[in-house]
Amino acid sequence: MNLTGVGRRYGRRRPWVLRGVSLELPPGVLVRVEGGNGGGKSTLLRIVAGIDAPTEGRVGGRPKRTAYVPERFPVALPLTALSYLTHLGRVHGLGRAEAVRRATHWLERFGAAGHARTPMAELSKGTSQKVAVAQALLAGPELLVLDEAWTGLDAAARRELDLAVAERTAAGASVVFVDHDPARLAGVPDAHHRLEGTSLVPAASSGPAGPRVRIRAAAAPGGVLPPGLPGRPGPDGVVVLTVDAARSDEVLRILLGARPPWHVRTVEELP
Ligand SMILES: Nc1ncnc2c1ncn2[C@@H]1O[C@H](COP(=O)(O)OP(=O)(O)OP(=O)(O)O)[C@@H](O)[C@H]1O
Repeated sequence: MNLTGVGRRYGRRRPWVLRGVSLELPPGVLVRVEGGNGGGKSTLLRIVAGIDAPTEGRVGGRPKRTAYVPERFPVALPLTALSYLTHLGRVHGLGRAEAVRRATHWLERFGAAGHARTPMAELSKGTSQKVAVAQALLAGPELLVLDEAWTGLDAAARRELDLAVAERTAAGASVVFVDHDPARLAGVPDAHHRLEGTSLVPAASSGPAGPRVRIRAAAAPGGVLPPGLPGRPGPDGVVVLTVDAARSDEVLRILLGARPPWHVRTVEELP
């Protein structure tokens, strides 16, 4: 999807928050957006997610399955965590049994299965954030927009969200995120942008390039390379992937978790 010449102001006499913002979000790409406090990051993410419309400019090609984790998640809902997630799954077009299965799966992955039957209004801030993230991942979105989604999660859930992001991009989804921690997913994003004034400009990626890892893997018969991985198998079915070391565990899990799984032949840290 793409934004072209997007501007947003909250009222005709109010100042522009965004102006002339253009952004490309190709499939399988992870994009980080940075900016100062009140710089318009949430405004931009709401427009990308389709929760808000631009005052001027165009948004094109937004995929049908779009999911958004807002900075502040509404918790005062008269539903349990599981019934809320199941309801959302139904809204996304899933059958009831499948919606329950996926809701349970994501609650388990984020370590919140024990709260499946807790009313949303009684959830702790951290557990409510796990539900916020679960609702976004539930339907396998083709566009995932994360506004400070890691905030409030415990360390295990933060790792699980890192992995879920890698899985989504590997499945061909576009993922856009804002996070106050400059180390979040360090080395993983394909693009960094920074809001300066009302403009979106390319940002230098955080810090110098880190170590790289070369992974050689061979396809099982009938195996295809999961989408989003940076390589193409040769005629012998072997693929060589050079990735940031910070991303190598995720790439290995994606290769080993593919159906059929890939055979990892060598993993080598590059000088
Ligand atoms: N619904 C709204 N109505 C009026 N003004 C708004 C609205 N949402 C945001 N703003 C204003 O737009 C500007 C940008 O806000 P926004 O929340 O997008 O920035 P941000 O970079 O996400 O901020 P933070 O770092 O504090 O999360 C701010 O001046 C804010 O007050």
